[in-house]
Amino acid sequence: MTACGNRLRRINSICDLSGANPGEVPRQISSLLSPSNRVRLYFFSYAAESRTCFPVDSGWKEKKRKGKTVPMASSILLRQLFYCFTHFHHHCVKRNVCMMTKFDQPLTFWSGLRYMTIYGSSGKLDLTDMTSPHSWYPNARKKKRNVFLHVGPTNSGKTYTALKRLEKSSSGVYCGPLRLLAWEIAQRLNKADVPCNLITGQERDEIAGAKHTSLTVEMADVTSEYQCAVIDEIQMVGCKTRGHAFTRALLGISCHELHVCGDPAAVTLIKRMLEVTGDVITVQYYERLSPLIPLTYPMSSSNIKTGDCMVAFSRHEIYRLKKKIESGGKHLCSVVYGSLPPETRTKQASMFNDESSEFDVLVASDAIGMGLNLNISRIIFSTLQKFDGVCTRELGILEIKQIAGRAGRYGSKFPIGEVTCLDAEDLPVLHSALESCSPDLERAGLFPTFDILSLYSRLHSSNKFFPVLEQFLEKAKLSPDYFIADCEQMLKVAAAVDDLPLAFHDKYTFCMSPVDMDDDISAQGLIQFAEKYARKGLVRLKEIFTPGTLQVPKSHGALKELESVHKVLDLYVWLSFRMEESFPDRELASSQKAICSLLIEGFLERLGCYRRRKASYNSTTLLQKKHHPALVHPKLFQIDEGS
Ligand SMILES: Nc1ncnc2c1ncn2[C@@H]1O[C@H](COP(=O)(O)OP(=O)(O)OP(=O)(O)O)[C@@H](O)[C@H]1O
Repeated sequence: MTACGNRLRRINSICDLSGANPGEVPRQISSLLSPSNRVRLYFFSYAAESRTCFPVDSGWKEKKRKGKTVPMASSILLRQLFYCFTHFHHHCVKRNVCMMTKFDQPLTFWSGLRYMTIYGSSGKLDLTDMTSPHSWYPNARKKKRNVFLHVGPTNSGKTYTALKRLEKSSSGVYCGPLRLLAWEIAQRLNKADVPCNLITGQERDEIAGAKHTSLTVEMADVTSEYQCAVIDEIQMVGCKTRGHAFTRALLGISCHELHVCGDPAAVTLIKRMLEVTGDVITVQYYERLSPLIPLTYPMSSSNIKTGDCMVAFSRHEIYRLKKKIESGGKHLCSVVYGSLPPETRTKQASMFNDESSEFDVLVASDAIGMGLNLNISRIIFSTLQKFDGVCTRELGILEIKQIAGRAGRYGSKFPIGEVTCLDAEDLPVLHSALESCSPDLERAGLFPTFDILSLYSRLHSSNKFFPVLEQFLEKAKLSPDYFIADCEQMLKVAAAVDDLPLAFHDKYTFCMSPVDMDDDISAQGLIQFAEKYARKGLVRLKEIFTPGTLQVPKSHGALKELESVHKVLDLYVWLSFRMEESFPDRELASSQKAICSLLIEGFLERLGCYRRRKASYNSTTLLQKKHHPALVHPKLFQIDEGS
């Protein structure tokens, strides 16, 4: 340990954590910590190769040598060596303990240990105190960030301006709410000769030499440094389920320039959230680039014309409207809704945008509100009510504006947008929503990190995720600017996996996975993955999906099943990025996912075409010959042995 040399003499003892499982680490050190036994913990990583050690808090430099990543200490890092954890009061400390681990140890568990250090210094540990989330991100707090809030209606050029800054920066990150947006931005930067990686829960596309990354907001890295960062659609900070990921990115990304784009409704809240950070905030307001005209008359499905988009909020309603419009014999409809695979949504959107395609009308859910480039002339709301999983409710002003704003895209074939409803009775509500300012967001989402929950579970001697999370949520203390994320889905997963012999960390991973537990097939898939993993530590895809074939669905029921199968495969891929060795069949799952998307597209194509012309299925016909429907319970579906 040459790098810290003599200074380590101050250390009373060293605890080597290099072989420890991250989930086990807190237990290893918890014996050191009690109000009377006040220790100061130093956190170091060592690189055996160069016999060098680094303070974990200050990070390290990496250098590529002969294709290998070699850690390098800089003099700055060495100077910082004993300045980590400055929140310690010297007079409190009785013993200095050095916590060592390997250079490549995941960083995630270190932050959890900080809570232990607070415990050591104050004699009190209240993990449920979440009143200062800005302090969870020491890297970002070391900086005085220049935060630019780009706010205005949809289609006002906010993202365009922020992306121009990102393109010009020496390093940067784009955080978006959807995979489709992350793909689009990565593509755009790469086309502009700015090498850009793509990272989402289910994809890692690393480009040689890239200093830029486009990602979905949940994947934001709060340990790296960037010159510039962009967070898009920031009004989602108020989303019940995903708001906490936006909060984390907003408070946690360490950068010189942070560009935040979204609706003006978020401005006051964001200013309050950032008040305590010392960041410098500049607000830039934007006007819509092209007009949006609310029509004074309703539309019927017989008056539909090319470029129209009919909006509905259930799958059933979307297909009913599609059928009705197509039965007039004048139009074919593309469809876009949330549970379609993202690839299929993109394909449907491109067919609609493509003037040479016969699919000239779109029937869509609010999934069009963000992320897809659509050439829409008129938005027609079939209803202004939506079932949100619990009850049917009126759409909010922000939701109406976001969806309506998709009509008339700047620079597109329809630069002037119009918006109306099917039902004349809905028109006053529509007009009033479009004329009103969106009400200010009051609170942002927040969710405890794994480290907090893990320590909480240890302090309560429980390995069960459900009671730990439930108790934590009950006791959590928040400032008035925050709310705790809706954990219903997580609790459902927890209830399903809690009795399995799994480490707390594994249960957490399954609970954080993007599974829809209200969908039977998806829930079944998750349970099977968790059971196999608990039993053998290895989950082969072929064990779960018996060899066989897939085929183009022949009914709406079969289509829904195939959408669910796609979700299960997507879940496998997601898990494979977090438990690589235990879920080794990522490639197979990805190729099966691609087949699912093609088969779904085949169904949609056939559904539209059969009235108009003899369908030409191209690639789908081929797939149809190779794959047959074979959804078997409890096996979810069958895959071709040779695939
Ligand atoms: N200055 C500009 N020059 C050329 N095209 C522009 C310019 N500003 C915006 N655009 C284009 O206008 C469209 C809308 O811009 P942008 O996506 O930035 O809007 P936005 O305000 O972020 O809207 P949304 O919330 O709907 O994403 C995009 O297609 C964008 O490329």
